[in-house]
Amino acid sequence: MATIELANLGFQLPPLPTISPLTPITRRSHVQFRNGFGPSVNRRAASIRPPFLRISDSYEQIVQEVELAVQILEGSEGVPDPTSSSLIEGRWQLMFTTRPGTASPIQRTFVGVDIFSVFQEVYLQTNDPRVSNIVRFSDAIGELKVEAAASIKDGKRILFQFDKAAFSLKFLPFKVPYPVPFRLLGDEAKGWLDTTYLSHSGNLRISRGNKGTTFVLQKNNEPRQILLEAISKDKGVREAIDEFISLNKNAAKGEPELLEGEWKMIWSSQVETDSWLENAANGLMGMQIVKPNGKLKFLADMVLGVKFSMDGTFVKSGANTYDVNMDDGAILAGQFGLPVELGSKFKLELLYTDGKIRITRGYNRILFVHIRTDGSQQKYNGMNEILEITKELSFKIMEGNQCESSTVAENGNEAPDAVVDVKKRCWDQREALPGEPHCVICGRYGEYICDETDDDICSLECKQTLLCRVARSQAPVGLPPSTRLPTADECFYVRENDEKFNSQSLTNDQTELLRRKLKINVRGDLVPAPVLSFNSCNVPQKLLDNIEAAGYEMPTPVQMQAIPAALVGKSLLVSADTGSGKTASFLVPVIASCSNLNHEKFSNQKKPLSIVLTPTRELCIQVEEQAKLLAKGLPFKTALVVGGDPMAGQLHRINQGVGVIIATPGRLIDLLTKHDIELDNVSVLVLDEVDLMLQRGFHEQVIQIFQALSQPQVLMYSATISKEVEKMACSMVKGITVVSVGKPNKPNRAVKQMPIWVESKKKKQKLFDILLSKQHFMPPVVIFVGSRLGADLLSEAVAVTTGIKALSIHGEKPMKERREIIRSFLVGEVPVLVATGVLGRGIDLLGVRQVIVFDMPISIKEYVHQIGRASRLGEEGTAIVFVNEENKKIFPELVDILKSSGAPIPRELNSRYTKTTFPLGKGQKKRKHSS
Ligand SMILES: Nc1ncnc2c1ncn2[C@@H]1O[C@H](COP(=O)(O)OP(=O)(O)OP(=O)(O)O)[C@@H](O)[C@H]1O
Repeated sequence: MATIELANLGFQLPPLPTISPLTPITRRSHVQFRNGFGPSVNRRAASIRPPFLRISDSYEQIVQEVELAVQILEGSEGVPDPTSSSLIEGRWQLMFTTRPGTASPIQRTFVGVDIFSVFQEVYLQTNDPRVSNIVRFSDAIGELKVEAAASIKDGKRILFQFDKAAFSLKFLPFKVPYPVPFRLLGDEAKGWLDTTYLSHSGNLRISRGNKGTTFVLQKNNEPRQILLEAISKDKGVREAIDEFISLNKNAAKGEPELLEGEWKMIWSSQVETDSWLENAANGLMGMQIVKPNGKLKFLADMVLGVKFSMDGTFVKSGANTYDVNMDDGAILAGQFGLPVELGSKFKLELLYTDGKIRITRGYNRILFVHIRTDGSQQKYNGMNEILEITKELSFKIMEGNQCESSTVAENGNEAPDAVVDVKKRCWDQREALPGEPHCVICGRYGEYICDETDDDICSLECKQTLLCRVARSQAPVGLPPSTRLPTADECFYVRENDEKFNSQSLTNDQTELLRRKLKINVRGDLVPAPVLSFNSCNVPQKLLDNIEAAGYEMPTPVQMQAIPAALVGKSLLVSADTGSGKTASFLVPVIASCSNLNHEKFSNQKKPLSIVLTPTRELCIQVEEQAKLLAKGLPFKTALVVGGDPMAGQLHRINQGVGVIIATPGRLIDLLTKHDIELDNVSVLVLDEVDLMLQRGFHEQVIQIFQALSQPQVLMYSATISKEVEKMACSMVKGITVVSVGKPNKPNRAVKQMPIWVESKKKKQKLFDILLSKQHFMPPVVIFVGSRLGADLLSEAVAVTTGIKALSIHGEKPMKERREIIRSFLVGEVPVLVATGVLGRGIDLLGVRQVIVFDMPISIKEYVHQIGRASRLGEEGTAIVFVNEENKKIFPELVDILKSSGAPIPRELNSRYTKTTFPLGKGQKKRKHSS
């Protein structure tokens, strides 16, 4: 049984007699969050608490993260004089505490013990100001309260002296004094506590005590927390739901919508019935997956490896009601499915929803609480976590910068704090009504006028952004500012005149932590820190506007690191998952560079300034489209140089003067050898899909182009970069910086791989079965095959046998036809596209969530790229993969990849793979992947 000492916040009392808790205590991991929830709810709640308070990380990581967050919060603008604010009053719950050197009593005693919660009550605005520390054992037992008389020293310090302690035990009608000789303790009973941050919402407080301890405290009044706590205790849930809904009603805008994603049920008002299947069919267990186009899936684990699934549809029938019809049930075991005759029709009432929690009234008027488990949020599916981390950090840092920079900006005339009643954050402002002024930055109600610009703005936050933009637009376009922009809003990265990197806002530790969090690995000298917003990059304002217009709210991890590194002129070798935004991560620096060069020195010369090489025409077309979008309104053009289009037109465009040439190597060499094109101004060369570009077939052409340039900056990208490719890249370009995001050469985690063992002659029938299955066919679908003829034949067979419209695409078809095929596929006219490798790499097929690998490619790298078409920006997708004896050359790598992704491995593949790894005969090399 554990020994409990009386503990206090910021003040350590000598050891007191021990008490024995009535409930046995199991000491768990050394995690210091005390929030009164059980472990399972803690896990659930982790997804809704600030990311730096996640509890799944290791203890050291958590401590580091919290310390970083504490540092950031302390540097940001909290309530000015916390001790005089009414926001400090009330009962605070201790979430985290540290003490340098010896662990504090709280750490020693209460860490990891679920049944205790530690609180601090602060009541300063009374005749008898007091600060009390409370240890609550449980609702059933009661609490121990140690009280101190308090006085305020200044805006943040509280002086206190403990004077009484007592137990309030639930089973006794009176308080039991706890005998502490406070008088005799003298100075030991005194202490002080500084509040170094108090949030404007009055919900979060950081205090530091006289013994060097840091405390993170939270007011336990957040309705979401109250609801989760009620669910964890299964007590008062209905009341908590009612309160939660009524509190959120006022804040809700418009009609709630059933949001796409995976929703896990954490509470329902009805206990399950005896029938397992009935429970699952009525959504009383497991997950609900809300898909696009009104599709709904219930999924529940039955026993190990066996699942129950039920598919159906939902149709909106009222402001917040849906008609749900679940009619397609099956029991799934691996690749096998056993249909189940079940049906369930009901009205679903959506009582509350946001991106993380949902309350509904469903079948039989049962109340449900679901939480989102896929971490996806409409647009940024799968990237949610990263975005939350970075948003949170960037906002906190921004808040810190804001104080500092605004004061500088205004030359000490008027500190921002002097402006009373101005909303601080943009999202505190309401939407503008018709006819009302709009904020020029965010479009919300433009309640204030910015004195410096006379523009309408909604808040201090937007004012800051506005001033930053104005400062930038007044600087010569694209030229690096000679000093740090005084009004930089989120400027972590500012380019100095001498082009040396200088990261102002992030310390080395913070940079390292951020990289670790975002799984960014960097090798190279003086590599700039990642940026957390596009605004932090010193690129032309027009480019920033275009990025915003493209809907890129925040950079993806690869963009965060590669863009600043490329902007300081580093040559890069970058690997990151398929669909992770690599294209923009090279286009942004390319466009910034063209814009600068065009402005600075080459405005009168009609010579290209940069070249982007990609292996296929389709990819070139796509990259050029994106380049055009991002370079809109900037003073240079792009040229597409690919086979299949007339060369004369391409030459004409180049001769008119272009900033970026986007080309396939073959056609560019053709053009260069036949015509006189001066490449001496080309300062950036991009090799997209670099591993392929440095392979036989392309390698010579690429080197030829590279040698025609005068020491350009080289940016090389792929989702698959092997050691050999890295070696080649390093020998080609000296001093290259290597950046990798996530695990190199592995498939995107968001793609669920479903390998199926199918003999070659049965593949077609299997494909038709899938396409005809309501459950498995998820159009639009790309089917990858190994040959051009195969693509044509299979697309015809699909159309004839299944009646589903299908087209084929491959390198033999004319360019015009290829463009038209992709268009009709992307607009949804044709749900099935059978493709060769031309669509395997780089192509951004938005909306495609399913890929079928009909013919396994000969290299595992191509496989990684092909299945990557099923997911963009981490949105979930599936890849059904046909595999058989013919693919034995890649069995080891395939098994390796399937294993590391947690995908099932077909029995036949497993047994054959194992067979090949038994001790080998003389002269044969041992396989690397023996199991
Ligand atoms: N910061 C961002 N915010 C939102 N969307 C983005 C952002 N960056 C890129 N995108 C979008 O994400 C999608 C995938 O990006 P992209 O095609 O560049 O991925 P990729 O890493 O090059 O993939 P692949 O390896 O398959 O070529 C595109 O639709 C792109 O427009």
